[in-house]
Amino acid sequence: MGFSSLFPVQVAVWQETIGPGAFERDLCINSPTGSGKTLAYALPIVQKLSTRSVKCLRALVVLPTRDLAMQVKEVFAAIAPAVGLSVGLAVGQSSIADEISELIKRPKLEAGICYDPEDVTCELQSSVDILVATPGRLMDHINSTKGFTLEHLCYLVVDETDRLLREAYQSWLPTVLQFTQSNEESLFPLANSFLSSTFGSLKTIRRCGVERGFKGKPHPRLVKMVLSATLTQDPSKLAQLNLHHPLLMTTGKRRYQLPEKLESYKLICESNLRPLYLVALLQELGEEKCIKIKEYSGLQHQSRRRR
Ligand SMILES: Nc1ncnc2c1ncn2[C@@H]1O[C@H](COP(=O)(O)OP(=O)(O)OP(=O)(O)O)[C@@H](O)[C@H]1O
Repeated sequence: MGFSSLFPVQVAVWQETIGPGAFERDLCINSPTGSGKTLAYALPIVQKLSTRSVKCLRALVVLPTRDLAMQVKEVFAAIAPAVGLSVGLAVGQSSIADEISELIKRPKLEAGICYDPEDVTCELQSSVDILVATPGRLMDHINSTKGFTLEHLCYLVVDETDRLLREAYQSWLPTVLQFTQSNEESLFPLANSFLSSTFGSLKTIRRCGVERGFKGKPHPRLVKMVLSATLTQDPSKLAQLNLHHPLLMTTGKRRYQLPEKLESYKLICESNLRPLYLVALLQELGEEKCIKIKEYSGLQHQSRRRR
């Protein structure tokens, strides 16, 4: 990527996630816009998954908009292939059929035999190790894509957490949490029906043979990283994420401090003239690689980026 050093949030998250005591707690990262949060979580995830031996969906990054998801995918795509990891995108940019063919590997069949999508005996595998998604398309895949499973997920990143928690987006969060919780039934249906008939509700079987290992511990858990430039500290909202001993990491002296190299423009205008002012501003900026526009309305805010 051509970066010569890491930004402070990237150093802080790396230290927390790599080495002794790594990922023992879920992380809540509150760091200003443009401070480099994407690479802060992408680096440790890619590092951790680099030793994986079987391809399956192990990291899921959820963002509220297609543009943001595409930018995050680019960051992963810049670093993941070097260690043999594949990154997928589920944002509704292409048709669901095209997306499915990108995300799910079709079985290799002998010449002359056709793949039957209705064949339940046919084992489907993920083509990607890391998926960057918006909630709507994620839900489409969870609900209807054959072979799409979250059962091997090790890392869940909720980027722009405030926005994602503010809007329900088809209840994506409870659904993801439900599908990533230890669900022995789906893995060992016969063993469990035998056990429940023998021992009633006693359930002590843990996952085995599934590569969701977490530091070699027998009871792997899903690690969560939640990020925002304005991370809510409202316990009732954060509770939805079901965080495990969350560690709050904040960078920047002030909550809304801008990074040194980021220039900030403020334009006050009539709301109906906003598009015109925006066009004028963009023209003035000419070749600038990226701008961010923040619209404030009461306590809510939105962040947009444009390349
Ligand atoms: N270590 C680094 N060295 C130089 N530039 C970097 C570094 N890390 C990230 N960047 C660049 O800084 C910019 C901001 O990074 P990024 O988009 O990850 O910030 P962010 O904190 O996620 O912002 P937002 O809150 O808007 O999502 C990007 O253009 C990225 O390429």
